Amino acid sequence: SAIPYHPGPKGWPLIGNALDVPQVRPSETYLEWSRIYGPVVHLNVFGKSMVVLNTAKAAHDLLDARSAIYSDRPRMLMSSMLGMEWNMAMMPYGPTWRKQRRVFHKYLSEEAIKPYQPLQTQKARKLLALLAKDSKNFMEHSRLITGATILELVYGECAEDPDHPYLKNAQDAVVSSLEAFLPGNLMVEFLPFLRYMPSWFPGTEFKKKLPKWRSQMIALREFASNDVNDTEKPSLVSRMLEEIADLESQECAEEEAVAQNVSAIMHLTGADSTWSTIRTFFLAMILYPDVQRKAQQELDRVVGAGRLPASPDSASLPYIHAVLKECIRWFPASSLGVAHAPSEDDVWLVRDLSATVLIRYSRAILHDPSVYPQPYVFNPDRFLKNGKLNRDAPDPNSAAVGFGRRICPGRHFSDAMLFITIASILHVFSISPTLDERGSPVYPDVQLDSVVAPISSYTPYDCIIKTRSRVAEQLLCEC
Ligand code: HEM
Repeated sequence: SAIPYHPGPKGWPLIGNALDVPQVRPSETYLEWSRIYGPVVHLNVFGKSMVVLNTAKAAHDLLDARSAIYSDRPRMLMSSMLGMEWNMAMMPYGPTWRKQRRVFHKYLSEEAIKPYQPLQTQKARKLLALLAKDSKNFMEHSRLITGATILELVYGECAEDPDHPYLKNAQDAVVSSLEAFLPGNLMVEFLPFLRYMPSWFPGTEFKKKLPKWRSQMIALREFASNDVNDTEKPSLVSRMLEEIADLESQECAEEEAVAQNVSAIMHLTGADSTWSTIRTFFLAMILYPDVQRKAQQELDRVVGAGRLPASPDSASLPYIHAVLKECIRWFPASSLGVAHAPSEDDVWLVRDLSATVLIRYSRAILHDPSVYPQPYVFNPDRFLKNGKLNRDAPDPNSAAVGFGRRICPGRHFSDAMLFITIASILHVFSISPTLDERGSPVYPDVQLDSVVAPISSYTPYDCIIKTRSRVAEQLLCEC
């Protein structure tokens, strides 16, 4: 191209930056590049252009302000190889995507999720009961609860057991799709001929995993189709089906397929993304006891000792909201997100962005010291002013859940779930580090940059979870 690209690491002839694209701990490398090359870093992998957007301004200028151009997704071979063309999150921008997106909006908009709050509260209380019985497995319990909530909402299916086949399959499918769709992860996306090479050939490791990945994705949709026929249970699927029941047969069949696809995507995307933020919450409470104390003081003042928090308390608990915002900012669940692509050639800041894969790197955006001073410190006060949520403070949600027309459509649901879960746990329990044999606290050694997948993952750690008081113990009878 006669128009230059944005700056980036110098590559090699033919392969470009293929050897530079990080396979392990991508966050570390992307952060280093953002320091050297600035807000927009260009990479060339076997002749294909990728840019990494490292500031809120760059992401906003392209993905929000020019969303008419940058709302497409890069075409990924994995979509067809896994039979996942029905997956809205990876779908090209166009009428099929728009149809699914409308259904998402109808059932998960800020207004639409209000009737689901009793279910979310009930599940948050179920989590309290599980923590009271067996606090050691707090990670597993919180994963079960986030999965069970979305499962019950979408299919009306009640899961009590972490080995419930619907839950297990969705969890496995999330892990697989993160590996399959992580931007820059699989060489076959840059060198399509690799799919025809024998499995000993370098770069074909994905082939061994394909059969397992494919069967997980098929099962995900089959569960949905089984339930699509079962309109007895109150659920989003049954509501969707009721609403199309009067359509002519062809249109009805089309809408039924949309309901099947949308419900499977809700099931796939809705659980572990939310769970990831709950894990961050536990970590922050272990490391920042003052924050925990302040949050509990607010709960004692507003909710009082005699009952558990409920959704209507939300407006009176600004500190709890600030804790949630800080969890989202401090350790973003989806560091690299889902790549965007331009649907037409474009030049931005006199640099060519035609046919370029765009990755918005939320970790750099949310740890930008010019926007969030002392970014590695967990400090909910950065979102407050005079004891209220500061509407002028930069909202981490904008970077954490995406930009423009592809912004996460499940964000209102997960925000409400996270709010009631965090408030309920803090109201009843105190969370502290475990103690070694000499009685000294053992702080988890969790590196904030050990992000290996779009959903942040980190090594398991322990903590002590105890009821705060006798009164709090009695509240558990309500769970
Ligand atoms: C804390 C929880 C969550 C986080 C951090 C999160 C994050 C994200 C991010 C970063 C994207 C990519 C946005 C972009 O391309 O710019 C996304 C897309 C998406 N999310 Fe979420 N999400 C969460 C919860 C949920 C829930 C609860 C659901 C569904 C019930 C959901 C469904 C989706 C779907 C379907 C897309 C694709 C949208 C499209 O391509 O048009 N997410 N999410």
